[in-house]
Amino acid sequence: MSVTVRVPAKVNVQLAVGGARPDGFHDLANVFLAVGLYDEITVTPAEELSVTCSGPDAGQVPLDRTNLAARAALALAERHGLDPAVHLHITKDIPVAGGMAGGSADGAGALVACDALWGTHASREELLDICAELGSDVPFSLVGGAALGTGRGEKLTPLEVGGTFHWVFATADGGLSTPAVYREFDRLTEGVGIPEPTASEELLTALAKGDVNALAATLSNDLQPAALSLRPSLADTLAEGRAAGALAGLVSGSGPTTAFLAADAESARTVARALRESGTCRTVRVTTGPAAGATVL
Ligand SMILES: C[C@](O)(CO)[C@H](O)COP(=O)(O)OP(=O)(O)OC[C@H]1O[C@@H](n2ccc(N)nc2=O)[C@H](O)[C@@H]1O
Ligand SMILES: Nc1ncnc2c1ncn2[C@@H]1O[C@H](COP(=O)(O)OP(=O)(O)OP(=O)(O)O)[C@@H](O)[C@H]1O
Repeated sequence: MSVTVRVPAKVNVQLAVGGARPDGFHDLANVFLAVGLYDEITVTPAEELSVTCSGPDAGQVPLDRTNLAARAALALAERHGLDPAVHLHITKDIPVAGGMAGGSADGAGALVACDALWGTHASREELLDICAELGSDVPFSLVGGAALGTGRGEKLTPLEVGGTFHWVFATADGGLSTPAVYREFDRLTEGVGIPEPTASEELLTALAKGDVNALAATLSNDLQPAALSLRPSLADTLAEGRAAGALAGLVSGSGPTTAFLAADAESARTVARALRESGTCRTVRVTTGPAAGATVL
């Protein structure tokens, strides 16, 4: 018997970052939108805990106990006094170290899959607690849709979305380390007063109305200057996507994936073609959001 769970990637439509906290994290106003690129996690009873991964980026995924899927299985087993003897297989389609919460998706997916396999019937609250222990983005991977994340991003308030948005994602060669991007944010903002991070009312209204033009006008990412500082070539990708008719382009989370919001499906295809031909990125994906959170298949 095995259980497979499908989990979406995310883009941050707003990422407002506050000053560094004493614990090293940053307070955020993080408006997450789940998008239709998915990893699948299959859990099967086995002699001992093991992880395998398939997909184009599989070689970059750790297969030891640092893998977020393995850490999720261990955390649930420990809380319920169970033996975490399972095989976890990750079918990876979300870019690795791309700022789209791929590892977080695998953590949330493994948790839901193990809960179903073991019949632990953990409450939603317990699952969200374990997710928050695993990482700041992991609770959102579980819930999907759209949500405002406060604290370090783990305290979620679901958001209404009044339509479907068309997105183009351009991946870059090599990843960016999330801690390194936050450190660069600290360096670039040293000596500058950083306001309390707050969600933009205009952006929340645009999401609720499904108004793509208003959303494009309000997209923002405070980590973008840091990601561009560490990877200046991303500016070329952003320029190409905008020139091809994207309503807006920004770095996704900590990068280096860039995200482009298009007026409709046809415009998204045009932007994708131009990005592919530009030679400024590695791969190009077209998809929509919002997408459902972790789902047992
Ligand atoms: C950039 C985002 O993807 C936007 O959604 C997230 O803020 C990152 O979330 P994540 O990858 O789940 O991050 P975690 O695994 O919790 O933390 C990794 C590292 O990122 C930095 N970090 C993360 C979240 C946060 N609010 N402040 C931080 O400074 C810290 O250096 C931390 O040690
Ligand atoms: N299941 C996993 N899949 C991918 N990376 C993992 C996984 N578990 C642990 N990692 C480690 O986490 C690092 C970041 O990978 P991930 O794909 O989660 O980045 P990301 O999408 O930039 O994350 P985020 O958007 O949450 O900051 C990888 O370089 C890898 O070492």
